[in-house]
Amino acid sequence: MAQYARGSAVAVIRLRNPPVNALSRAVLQALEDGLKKADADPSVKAVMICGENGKFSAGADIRGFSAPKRLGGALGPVVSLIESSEKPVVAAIEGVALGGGLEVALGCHYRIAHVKARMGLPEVTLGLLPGAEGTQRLPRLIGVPAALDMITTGKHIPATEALKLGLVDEIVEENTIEAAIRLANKVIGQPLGPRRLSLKPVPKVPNMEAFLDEALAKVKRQARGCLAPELCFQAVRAATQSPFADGVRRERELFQVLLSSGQAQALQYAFFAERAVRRWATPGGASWSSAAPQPVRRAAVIGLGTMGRGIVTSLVKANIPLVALEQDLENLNKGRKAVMFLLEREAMKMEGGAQVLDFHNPARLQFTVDFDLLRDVDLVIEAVFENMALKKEIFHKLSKICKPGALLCTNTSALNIDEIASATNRPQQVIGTHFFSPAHVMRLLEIIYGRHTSPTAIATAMQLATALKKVGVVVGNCFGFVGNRMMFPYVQQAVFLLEEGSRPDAVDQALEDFGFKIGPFRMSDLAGLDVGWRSRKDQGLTGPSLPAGTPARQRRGQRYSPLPDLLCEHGRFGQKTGKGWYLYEKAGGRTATPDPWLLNFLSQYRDTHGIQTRFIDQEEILERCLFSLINEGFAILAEGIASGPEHLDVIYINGYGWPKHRGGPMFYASTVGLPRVLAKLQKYSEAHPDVPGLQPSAFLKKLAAVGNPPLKEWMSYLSQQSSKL
Ligand SMILES: CCCCCCCCCCCCC[C@H](O)CC(=O)SCCNC(=O)CCNC(=O)[C@H](O)C(C)(C)COP(=O)(O)OP(=O)(O)OC[C@H]1O[C@@H](n2cnc3c(N)ncnc32)[C@H](O)[C@@H]1OP(=O)(O)O
Repeated sequence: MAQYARGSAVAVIRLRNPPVNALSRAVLQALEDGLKKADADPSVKAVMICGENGKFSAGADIRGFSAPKRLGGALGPVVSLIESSEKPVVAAIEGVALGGGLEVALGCHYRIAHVKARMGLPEVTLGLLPGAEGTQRLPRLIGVPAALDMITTGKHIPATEALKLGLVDEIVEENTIEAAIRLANKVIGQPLGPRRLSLKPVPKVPNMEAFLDEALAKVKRQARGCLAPELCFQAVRAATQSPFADGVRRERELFQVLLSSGQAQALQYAFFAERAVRRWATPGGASWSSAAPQPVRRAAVIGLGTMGRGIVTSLVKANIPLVALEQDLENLNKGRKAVMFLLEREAMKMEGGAQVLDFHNPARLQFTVDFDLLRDVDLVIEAVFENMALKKEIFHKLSKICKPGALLCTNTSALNIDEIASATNRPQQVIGTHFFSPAHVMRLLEIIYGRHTSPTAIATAMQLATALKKVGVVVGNCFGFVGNRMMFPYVQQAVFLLEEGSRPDAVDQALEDFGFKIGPFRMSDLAGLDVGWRSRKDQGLTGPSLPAGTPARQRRGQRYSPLPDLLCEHGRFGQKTGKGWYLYEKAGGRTATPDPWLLNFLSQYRDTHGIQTRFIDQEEILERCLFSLINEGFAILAEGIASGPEHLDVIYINGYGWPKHRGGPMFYASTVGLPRVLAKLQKYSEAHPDVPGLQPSAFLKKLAAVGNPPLKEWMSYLSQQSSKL
């Protein structure tokens, strides 16, 4: 709703729709009614629009876009109505003015913002464009370059920047509403023509066409298959080429194209999925609604390798004082130097820099080799390398040294949390926190509860994720948890495809064309092939513990490809050695080129094992890699390792480079249609009966059999049939 009130000469219209004053049909109707009332009342000389509870508005109600009766074109005409008012209208922007919220403010004749307010047109991040005339008004107000930047990236800008750009007329540190009413009183009677943005010309840029061509090339480069940025660009370009009314018509056409695109649906699903996973629950009944987190006043990180360095940097950026511990002085000094380098770089990106982060202050960041300094910390994150014996030794030590309430976190990508917890006297306080590399950049934090982990421990880890500005996703304990467990069959298929006749660059290209930031072989070269090799040796799949006489391409009765092991035996660990699945310009180089040696090696390998080389098309590459990953996702859901498909999708978007405009693997499966995914898996599984990852999961079969229900209903079928799985 919007509340109308009349003070002296200034009528106040307050947008009201908690929690963010989203513009629903009801809000828009009330806004329109308020404007008409103010217009009709001769004692009203000016109007002020603000939002309830210190927030102007987060824009159109996103849920309305999928409702049968959409928000439609209702917002644009209301913005025009504001602008055409004969009485001055002032927007008082507090909190946020985003999307349609900012478009309402652009219709106003004056804008005044609180210094802490943020503004933006983030529609592009939802697969849309500003559809209430924002693409036409913003360039007229702040110029084409700044408007294009805001509209095609969707970034939120602080009030101080908005003032510099001319987006707002004034910023205030105190009461924005009072300041806006003062301004409204002051401008009564002044001519409104110059304040109506639709009447202004778009400011000229020298050589506009060349500028736009360059901007378009940049937008295309960054969009990676996502439609909205380019259509946002086209709408702004229309503002430079046509009168306002024609530009608005073009904006509406383009908005309609995006609204009905699958990408907008996927991106809006991703928006709500990210929020849904905050409401975590475990099969044991613990949940976000009843568990309270413990405060974390001081933390510790053990191990200053690649992961530890990123985690320390993340904690410092979150303003959490901490102790960073290494096993000896040599590693400590190496780690300290690397952390300082990262922190200096991060500080340069921030306003206030090193002073704000204060990382030279030992009270905030202390480096040590002395375990005793961990006595008082509230939370420890162990980030040593993936070795169960080592981790257990550390956790045993921690349970003796740390204070009773301290939370003990292990940064592991696959190891059993219960086994690690068994080395302590407080398994209820042990939890997995799987960071992704580089840990100070990647948004995902997979939070793994063990059999004994307490609800408080989960709530505290989730709170930590928020403090670190990460997306925490709570999952159960199994080998590889959710992310890596789904990744195993995907990578396995990629390698099998090489055995059968494909090439690393063909597989990578297919998956990068699908939208992945990086294909599996380039990724494996980047991460280092030796990491997986060590793990496979630990699992007895290769190396000296492999029983003599084991068939080369079979393990435990299943198909196995020794190709990655053979590459490691040839010293090909990826980028770090200058060769892996690709050839690099030097050890540590980053430019991958197909390697004739490898192609020859693959051909000899196929001859040795009597494999007939065949051409494998893009469709087969995509289906075998993606559907096997999705199939594992269904198995994970059936086992209760994750409480919904949204969890898997949020993990894949934020940790594994899954293209967000495809909504995550499970959402993607729902768009392909579960019967089709099932049929393809059945086909491939018949062709490769020794690959369990291709055998359709019982849950997928069930969902296909009951008629392919929408994703939000999937979990309800699980409770009805879990006993039969
Ligand atoms: C028939 C068709 C004809 C076509 C004709 C063409 C003309 C069509 C004209 C259409 C008009 C278009 C108008 C406009 O251009 C489009 C838009 O405005 S799209 C929306 C743009 N806004 C955003 O993207 C902002 C999204 N929100 C946020 O970024 C954040 O929520 C926040 C505002 C920064 C606040 O962040 P937090 O404090 O962290 O809080 P949460 O994120 O947890 O949010 C709290 C709660 O609110 C829900 N929510 C937030 N924003 C919206 C929203 N815009 N609509 C609905 N709900 C919203 C959020 O989901 C949380 O709830 P929960 O999910 O936890 O229940």
